[in-house]
Amino acid sequence: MDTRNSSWRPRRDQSDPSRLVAYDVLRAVHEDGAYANLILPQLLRKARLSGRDAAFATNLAYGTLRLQGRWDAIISRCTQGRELSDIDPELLDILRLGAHQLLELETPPHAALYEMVTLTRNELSQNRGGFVNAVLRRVDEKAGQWEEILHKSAATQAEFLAMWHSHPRWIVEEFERSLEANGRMASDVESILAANNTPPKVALVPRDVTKRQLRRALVSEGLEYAQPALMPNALLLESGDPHQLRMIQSGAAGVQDEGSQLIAALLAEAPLSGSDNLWLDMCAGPGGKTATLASYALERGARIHANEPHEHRLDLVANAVDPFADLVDLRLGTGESIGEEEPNAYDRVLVDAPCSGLGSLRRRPESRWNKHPEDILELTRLQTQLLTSAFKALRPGGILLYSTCTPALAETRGVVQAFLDGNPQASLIDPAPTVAQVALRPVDSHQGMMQLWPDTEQSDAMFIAMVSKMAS
Ligand SMILES: C[S@@+](CC[C@H](N)C(=O)[O-])C[C@H]1O[C@@H](n2cnc3c(N)ncnc32)[C@H](O)[C@@H]1O
Repeated sequence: MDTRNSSWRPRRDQSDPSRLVAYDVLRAVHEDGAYANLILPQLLRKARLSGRDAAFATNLAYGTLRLQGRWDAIISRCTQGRELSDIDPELLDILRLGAHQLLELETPPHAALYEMVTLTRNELSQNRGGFVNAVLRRVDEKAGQWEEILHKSAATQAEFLAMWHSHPRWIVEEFERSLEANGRMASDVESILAANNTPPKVALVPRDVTKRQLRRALVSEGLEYAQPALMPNALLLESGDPHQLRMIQSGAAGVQDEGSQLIAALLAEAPLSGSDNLWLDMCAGPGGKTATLASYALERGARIHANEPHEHRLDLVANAVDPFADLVDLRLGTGESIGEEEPNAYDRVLVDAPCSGLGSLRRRPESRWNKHPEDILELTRLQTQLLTSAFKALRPGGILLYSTCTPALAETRGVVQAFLDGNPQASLIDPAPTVAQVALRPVDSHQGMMQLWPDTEQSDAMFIAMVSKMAS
């Protein structure tokens, strides 16, 4: 919906182009359900912004979306009793942008207020500038005190953390439960929430090239890199667009979180006796793990069957595994039927199950606001069916790895424990010894399963359980 008043033309100052782009991103996300990371580059191009202006627009848009919960808690205390739900959504977005500049980017107050009032007058209407000015003045008056104010006003620590670190309350509680069940303290949740508010560095993985070749390509493009936290072959990009590298375009190297790199390495390197020539990737789209697995399969002389039910995602898998096309067979279909169709067929099986994605909130600034607790129950049904089918497809003595990009207990330990209870042929294999061999440092498992976290492993919060099949 275009909320601009078409009959009105600004008689005074122009809106700052970077702030206008950030505003348009927020509007597209909130009004049309757009993904910020897809819409932002289009809007930057349209506004012909680059360099520092583009960086400012990006920071402002992503940062405001990430900290939206904090800004809403603060703004609601500055509206003199007016509920946020009674404020027009486009006006609320301008207030959020203003709060982010005042309290996070440390923009001088006169500049932040002037720019937001100008934006309001130009994009909405002349007379709403006064409201924006009054609310943002009150926000600024208590700059430096808001953390304490919110802390005092919250009934529980979880309520405060949800506001201050800007997460839906139910997600904070999911993380707390998961931390405890994984042998950590519930109070560690604060560092997880803070990590979710810190954009991760882009991790690269060499697949059909060596790490040295990848490093040279980065240097020759003038891209700076840092050393990895978890996987010895990874490189972390400090800044810049990795897709400008020919190696990335061709699939010889890829963009992949270190946790995902670890999962592929774990499945490929877990000790196995007997045959080792046929691997299954049951939920392959868009193909990141398939491609990294393929680099191991190439050394081992193994083939991979990559399954995906959605055609457009299977196309992405085809693209991702292009350098390994000779050893990857693509299969369009649901995972639930593979166990019946191909019992005892595979030496190694990966079930990287569809999940709520609560483990990768740091990647997409708006995603935490679009998740719903009721989705989890439905997902656990599918996850259980996929794990059961995958286990049928595994040969006796083979190894299955079940992973999710969420720490939610129902989708992780809950699914795996219920499966183990109902399948006496399945035995849990602790991933920790193999992780100690393939990763740069050991990662603790708890009761035979492993949960990665963004604060300790600097990876997405991926869950890993490995199961082997005993001969019946
Ligand atoms: C978490 S993603 C997998 C990510 C992928 N392994 C990677 O690293 O790029 C889960 C995938 O499972 C697929 N999926 C959804 N329902 C499925 C089903 N019934 N059987 C198999 N895969 C399914 C989704 O389309 C999605 O591509």
